[in-house]
Amino acid sequence: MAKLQVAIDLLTTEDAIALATKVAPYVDIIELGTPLIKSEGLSVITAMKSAFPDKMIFADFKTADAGGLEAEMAFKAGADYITILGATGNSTISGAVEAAKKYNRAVVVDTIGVKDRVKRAQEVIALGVEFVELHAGLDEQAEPGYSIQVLIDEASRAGVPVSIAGGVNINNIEAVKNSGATVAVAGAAIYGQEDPAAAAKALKEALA
Ligand SMILES: O=C([C@H](O)CO)[C@H](O)[C@H](O)COP(=O)(O)O
Repeated sequence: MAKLQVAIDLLTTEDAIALATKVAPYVDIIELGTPLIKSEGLSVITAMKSAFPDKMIFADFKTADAGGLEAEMAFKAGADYITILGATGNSTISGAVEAAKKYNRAVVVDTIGVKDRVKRAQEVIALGVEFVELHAGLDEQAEPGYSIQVLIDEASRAGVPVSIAGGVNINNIEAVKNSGATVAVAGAAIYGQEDPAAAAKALKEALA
């Protein structure tokens, strides 16, 4: 069964913990979004792991350089996963993978900005990455003509473990599930709802 990852794109630790408290029963992975980490620093990772020790904590660093160093920072703070940009060089990804081995954690490659996401996903899995995020970021989603269907089609033919992120919601979760993606990432479709717990529960049930 595909896992559900909540992407928390809020800006304070207090708000992030409050949201996670509501949705934790329905999610497998708690993602601390890049804006949240930039706003609050590494302490938000430590606070979230302390509050939810049984959940996988995903630090969305989107690292572009110094992969080993940044991965070590994230893992020491309590993260289970760190994201490294697929657009960066293999040495940055390999550095993070080495740190992940040392701390028994994992690296996820984020394909934001990558032209051929499937090809890059296949390349980086060979470097020891846990899974690859087929990702259209918030700005790309706002561009005219954006459709998550592109990511769903890519997941179907990737042949390696992938997640889908970029507007996953209750209307497309069935297609996301059928694509074979191992993780469905939902941000606004959870934190932007009046009842985030009900939204997360519905997404989780759709993935079952
Ligand atoms: O990673 C994300 C983005 O780059 C800002 O951090 C989002 O969390 C990701 O795109 C999922 O969010 P939704 O598209 O709102 O589901």
